[in-house]
Amino acid sequence: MSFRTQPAPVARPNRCQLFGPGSRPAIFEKMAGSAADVINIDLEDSVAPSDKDSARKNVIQAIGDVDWGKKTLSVRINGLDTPFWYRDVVDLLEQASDRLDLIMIPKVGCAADVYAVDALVTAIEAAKGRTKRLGFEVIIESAAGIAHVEEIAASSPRLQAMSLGAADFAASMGMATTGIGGTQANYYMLHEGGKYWSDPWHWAQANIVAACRTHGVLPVDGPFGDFSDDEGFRAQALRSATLGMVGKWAIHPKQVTLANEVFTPTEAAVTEAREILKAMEEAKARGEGATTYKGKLIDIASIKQAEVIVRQSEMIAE
Ligand SMILES: CC(=O)SCCNC(=O)CCNC(=O)[C@H](O)C(C)(C)COP(=O)(O)OP(=O)(O)OC[C@H]1O[C@@H](n2cnc3c(N)ncnc32)[C@H](O)[C@@H]1OP(=O)(O)O
Ligand SMILES: O=CC(=O)O
Ligand SMILES: [Mg+2]
Repeated sequence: MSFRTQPAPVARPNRCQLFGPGSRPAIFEKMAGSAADVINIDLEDSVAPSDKDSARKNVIQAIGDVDWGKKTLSVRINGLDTPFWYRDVVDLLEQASDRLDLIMIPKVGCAADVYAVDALVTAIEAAKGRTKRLGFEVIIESAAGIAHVEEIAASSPRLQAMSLGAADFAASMGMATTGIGGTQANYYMLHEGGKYWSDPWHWAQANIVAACRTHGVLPVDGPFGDFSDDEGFRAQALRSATLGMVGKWAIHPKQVTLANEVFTPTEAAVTEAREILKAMEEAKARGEGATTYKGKLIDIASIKQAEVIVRQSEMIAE
């Protein structure tokens, strides 16, 4: 480990973030009643420009009126390249109840984007005497965002989570697809006449995970557009979990169960992790740093791997 130790991210479950348009207040209670850990009410791309003002009002009212239980409650504001974002921030901070936990900043391209929002939020919190400090989450969904991902991850102590937004990311990168996440038909390798599909999102995800883990931010996989394709969602989510992401967005309620399943460690995985920890305790008592478990090498690094799984399961059980 470097002399600079890796900071821990905020300790809260983030297996599924359920999105819904702020212009559709009829679904707010349904979102609150879902099994998602995080609720994201959207003021950005799922809300038409003509509905921005009314959606903002709906959201401000719902933050105080709806019983959101123990969920993390987040509102996605509009991007900094629009005329809407400052009003989103000002009205949310001046008018919404302090039940609001986070705002999500979309299309972040550099650390200064987060700095600008932080400055505005900090001023309003002080002016209004808001004692609950608002947290941030950001979406990496542009070429600039992925190019500056590490400085963005380090940009503010308010930052709790960072998502990959596959739709805008693909558009910004000029990718030849209209799909939102998942397998892309033309992204394959040929070997002896057979096609082997590769994962075009992998490198961006891995960069996000590395930046997040360096700076104590939760890495999250964004939307999977085809909500009729459960197996496709599951496959994408399993890849994300394997890479170190902690959760995934749901853009339809049927995706919540799928995300929760993938990002909740199975009983078998938790049992195995505990057994590895026990085997390493026994090895330590014998003065050994390495031993075998089920015929495979385990050593001090295995303790850290096993602890990740045990910690995840304990956090979810709380
Ligand atoms: C690329 C990005 O930026 S993604 C993030 C932004 N996008 C979004 O927020 C979009 C979120 N999703 C939605 O708006 C909707 O789910 C849609 C438009 C995709 C589909 O909506 P519908 O056509 O109403 O879906 P459907 O008919 O299958 O809904 C089934 C039930 O779930 C409810 N429902 C639909 N979407 C949601 C949601 N996001 N949250 C909670 N409940 C929902 C419906 O009200 C309906 O309830 P009912 O059975 O009581 O009548
Ligand atoms: O905002 C999300 C995206 O995929 O774009
Ligand atoms: Mg987007």
